[in-house]
Amino acid sequence: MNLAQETAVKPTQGSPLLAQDHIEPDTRHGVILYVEDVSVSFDGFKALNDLNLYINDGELRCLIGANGAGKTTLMDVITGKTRPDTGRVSFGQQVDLLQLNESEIANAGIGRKFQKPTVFEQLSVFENLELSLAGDKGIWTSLFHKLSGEQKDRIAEILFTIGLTEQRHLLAGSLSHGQKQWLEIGMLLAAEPRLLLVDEPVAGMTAQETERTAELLTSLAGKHSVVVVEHDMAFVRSIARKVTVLHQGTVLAEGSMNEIQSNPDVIQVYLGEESHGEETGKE
Ligand SMILES: Nc1ncnc2c1ncn2[C@@H]1O[C@H](COP(=O)(O)OP(=O)(O)OP(=O)(O)O)[C@@H](O)[C@H]1O
Repeated sequence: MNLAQETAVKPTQGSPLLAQDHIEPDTRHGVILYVEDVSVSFDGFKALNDLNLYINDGELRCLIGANGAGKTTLMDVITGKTRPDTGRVSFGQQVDLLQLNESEIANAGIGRKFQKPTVFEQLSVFENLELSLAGDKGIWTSLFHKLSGEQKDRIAEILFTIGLTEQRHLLAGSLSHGQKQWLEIGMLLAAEPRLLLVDEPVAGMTAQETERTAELLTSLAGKHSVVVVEHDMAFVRSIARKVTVLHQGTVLAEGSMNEIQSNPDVIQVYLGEESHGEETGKE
């Protein structure tokens, strides 16, 4: 049975949802994202197969699964890049994400961080955040209009959160890989997303950067809901309260890291491949 109500709100045609619309997802049942009975086929191959996933408001969830399990396809469905053949995807109880396009979904409060950092290398850390605050207004408007005190405070707050206050005047291009990843997370935070989807945040990071990223993501939970797709099992163990294991496009298991690691199905199809190591062997 679907947990979400059947009264999903669909935007009326001709009145697209804009950034300033500030959709407030209805999370009275404690759930911010409902993915129900979702299937996606590519040329007859089911990348997602009747998948059900519920993300609680404010939780930090890790999503793991072997290559091809469907993790990226699931993120693509949530963010509107891929339309499912069947199923329901809802932001809170009422916002039907399948009725929105990618930018409307972003504006509704769902931010996505891809694996590779995409910061503006020729601009300073501060300017990158300034641009993100401006949203759709464009680069020239945002760089030449005077920031309000409130906006400056917001940037200072984000710089503190991502640990780049001292680097705020450095060119983004001169940052380390880890610092660029944090800056991009900060750029997403500027839009004040309720739900953040983060794809392999620690790939290519040093041990110290990985540790700092764990602190950053755990500090974001509560105010934001965070879904992290990650192959690094040591990292997952360090941040996860609840882990969802995908296999062949469906949820194989869900629970604490300890529960997942002792689940025979998981051991067989995923962790078992290298149950003696920390890494999953992602190429
Ligand atoms: N556009 C597409 N056309 C055809 N097949 C696709 C397409 N996108 C994904 N697939 C297939 O769907 C399955 C799920 O892919 P997906 O990228 O979602 O897995 P994943 O769990 O993200 O894997 P990885 O960890 O390697 O990124 C794979 O078998 C993949 O080859």
